[in-house]
Amino acid sequence: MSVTVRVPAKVNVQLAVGAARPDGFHDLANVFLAVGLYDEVTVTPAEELRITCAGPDAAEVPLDRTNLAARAAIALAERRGLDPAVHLHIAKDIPVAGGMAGGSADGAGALLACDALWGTGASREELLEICAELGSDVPFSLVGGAALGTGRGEKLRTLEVGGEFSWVFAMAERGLSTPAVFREFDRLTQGLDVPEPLASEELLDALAGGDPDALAAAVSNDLQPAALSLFPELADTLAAGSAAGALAGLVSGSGPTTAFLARDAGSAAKIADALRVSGTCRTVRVASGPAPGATVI
Ligand SMILES: C[C@](O)(CO)[C@H](O)COP(=O)(O)OP(=O)(O)OC[C@H]1O[C@@H](n2ccc(N)nc2=O)[C@H](O)[C@@H]1O
Ligand SMILES: Nc1ncnc2c1ncn2[C@@H]1O[C@H](COP(=O)(O)OP(=O)(O)OP(=O)(O)O)[C@@H](O)[C@H]1O
Repeated sequence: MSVTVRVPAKVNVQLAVGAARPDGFHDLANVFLAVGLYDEVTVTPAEELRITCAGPDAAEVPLDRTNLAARAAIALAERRGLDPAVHLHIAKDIPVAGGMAGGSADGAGALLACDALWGTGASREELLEICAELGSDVPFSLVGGAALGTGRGEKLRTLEVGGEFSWVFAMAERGLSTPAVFREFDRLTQGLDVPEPLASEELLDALAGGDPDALAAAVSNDLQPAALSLFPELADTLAAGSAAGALAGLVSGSGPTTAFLARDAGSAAKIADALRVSGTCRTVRVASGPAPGATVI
């Protein structure tokens, strides 16, 4: 017997970042939108905990207990006094270290899959609590749709979305480390007065109205200067997407994936073709959001 859970990637349509807190994390106003690029996590009883991974970026995924899927299984087993003896298989389609919450998706997926396999019957609240222990983005991977994350991004408020938004994602030649990007943000803002992060009302209205032009005018990412500082070539990808007719282009989360908002699916396909021939990125994917959160399939 085995259980498979499908989990979406995310794009941050707004990422407002406050000053570093005493614990090293940053308070955020993080507006997440789940998009239709998915990892699938399958959990099967086994002699002992082991992980396998398949997909284009599989070689970059750790297969030891640092993998967020393994950490999720261990966290739930510990709470129930169970032995986490399972085989976790990750069918990986979300780019690794791309700022699209791929590892977080696997953590949320493994947690939901183990809960179903073991019949632990954890409440939504308990699952969200374990997710928050695993990482700032993990609770959103569980819930999907669209949400405003505050605190370090783990406190979620579900948001209304009035339509489907078409996106093009350009994956870069190499990854960026999330802590390194936050450290660069600290360096770039040293000595400056960093305002308290607040969600933009225009952006929330644009999401609720399903209006791509209004959303394009309101998207923002405070980590973008830090990502560009560590990875200057991303400016060429942003320029190529903009020249191809994207309504807006921005770095996704901590990067280095760049995200382009298109007017509709037809326009997204054209922007994707232009980015593919631009020579400014490794691969290009098209996806729309909102997408549902972690789901047993
Ligand atoms: C950049 C985003 O992806 C935007 O959604 C997230 O803020 C990062 O979420 P994540 O990958 O789940 O991050 P975590 O595993 O919780 O933290 C990794 C590291 O990122 C930095 N970090 C993360 C979240 C946050 N609010 N402030 C931070 O400073 C910290 O250095 C932390 O050690
Ligand atoms: N299941 C996993 N899949 C991918 N990477 C993982 C996983 N578990 C742990 N990692 C580690 O986490 C690092 C970040 O990978 P991930 O794909 O989650 O980045 P990300 O998408 O940029 O994350 P975020 O958007 O949440 O900041 C990887 O380099 C890898 O070492």
